[in-house]
Amino acid sequence: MVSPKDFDFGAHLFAIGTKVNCRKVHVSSRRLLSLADLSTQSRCTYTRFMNMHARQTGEIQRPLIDSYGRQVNYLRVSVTDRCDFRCTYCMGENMVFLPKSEVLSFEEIQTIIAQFVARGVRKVRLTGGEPLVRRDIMKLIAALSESHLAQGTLDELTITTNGSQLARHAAELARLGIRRINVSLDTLDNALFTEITRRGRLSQVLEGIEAAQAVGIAVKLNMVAMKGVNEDEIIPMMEWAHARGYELTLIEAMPLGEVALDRADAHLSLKQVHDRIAERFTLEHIAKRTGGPARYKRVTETGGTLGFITPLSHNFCESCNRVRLTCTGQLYMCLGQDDRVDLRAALREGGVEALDAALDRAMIAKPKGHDFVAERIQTPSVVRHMSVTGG
Ligand SMILES: Nc1nc2c(ncn2[C@@H]2O[C@H](COP(=O)(O)OP(=O)(O)OP(=O)(O)O)[C@@H](O)[C@H]2O)c(=O)[nH]1
Ligand SMILES: C[S@@+](CC[C@H](N)C(=O)[O-])C[C@H]1O[C@@H](n2cnc3c(N)ncnc32)[C@H](O)[C@@H]1O
Ligand code: SF4
Ligand code: SF4
Repeated sequence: MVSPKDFDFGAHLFAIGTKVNCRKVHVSSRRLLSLADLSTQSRCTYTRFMNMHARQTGEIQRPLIDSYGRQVNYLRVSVTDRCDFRCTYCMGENMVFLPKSEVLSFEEIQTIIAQFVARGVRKVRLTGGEPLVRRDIMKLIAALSESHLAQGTLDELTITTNGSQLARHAAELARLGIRRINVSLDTLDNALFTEITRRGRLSQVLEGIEAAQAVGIAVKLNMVAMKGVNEDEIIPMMEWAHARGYELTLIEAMPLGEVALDRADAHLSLKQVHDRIAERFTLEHIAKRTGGPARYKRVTETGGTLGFITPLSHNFCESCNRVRLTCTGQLYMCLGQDDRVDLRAALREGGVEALDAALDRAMIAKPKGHDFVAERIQTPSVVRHMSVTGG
């Protein structure tokens, strides 16, 4: 298979040109180190040709490669915008949810995921809103497990959940092949938990986490680090998590939605948090990667793993491998940009072939990175919540 990383652009385009009868491509440089070296126009040409060539000849695999040479192999799917919590950094208190008729059916979600898998996606994460509040969600997970995990076409099927419904689903999730899950937990203090989630019950989430661990599912906790809110709980949370065998990942709050964290003064840099933890603990860099954006450290004293997701202070977009499907079938190519491709319309109007072509368009349109700025109050064309894109 052709690797776009050290791609001989001239020779390959010549080969493509012969096969698809298009010789009009002018290539000024024969040897490229990276597609990023090319102009936007040339990168788009490259992506189109790769895809056109593959469609016509079926000779090469058709991985989803964007115009910066990054391969998309991780799909995040928001299965609902609904949630039983209203976390302050994620939603407004009076969030209005979409009518159910707007939301993709299970069949549509399965068709779209199957197409992504056919194009090389190896990891699918179901998210939301709260994925476990969607009616009959276990039926969808069972179907995906059977079609992809059992067939070896996916390496990982997993969920990110607030944990409220986890206790009753944990055993079934384990039976369906879910090996690890991410659970959001920002505090171990009852009152603060209710303040942050506005309507969650901490005990229910803790029960869910324990139930998952009891059936052999590895748990990673996600903690959004918020200045003046839970920053003093970070070290206690780490010690608590590691003592119980859970990983902990700290997330820098992102300026999305109409929430308090849009204020620059609420932003807490994880670089500072890291340095504060390093005053008391030995943090050893480890090469562990999960396919997600976190970078990990081993904490010598606790023996546990601590992840850092730092979209604002450390830009990891260079190696971005993911796209996000909303529950209404919009494919966002970047968490921090508004560009999207309507996969639902493609599928409903033109079937799988149109869906496949829409994925090609999405690869061309995938932006280089986000434009989050900590100091800026977000004023996008649409105020988008994390629950819409699934985080
Ligand atoms: N800026 C940015 N943030 C991301 C991206 N992916 C995940 N995040 C942030 O990381 C948070 C945690 O994501 P998770 O749902 O736990 O998924 P993950 O980090 O990919 O999970 P792992 O598979 O365990 O690595 C998300 O809610 C986002 O806040 C991304 O592509 N860009
Ligand atoms: C949108 S939630 C959806 C899944 C599930 N309801 C949950 O809370 O885990 C996914 C992740 O996004 C994170 N998140 C939501 N809003 C965020 C924000 N403004 N900045 C950073 N992370 C955010 C949450 O903490 C959670 O870990
Ligand atoms: S972060 Fe998750 S649990 Fe909290 S409101 Fe958003 S979707 Fe719901
Ligand atoms: S911000 Fe956008 S480009 Fe950067 S890692 Fe996230 S999804 Fe990818």
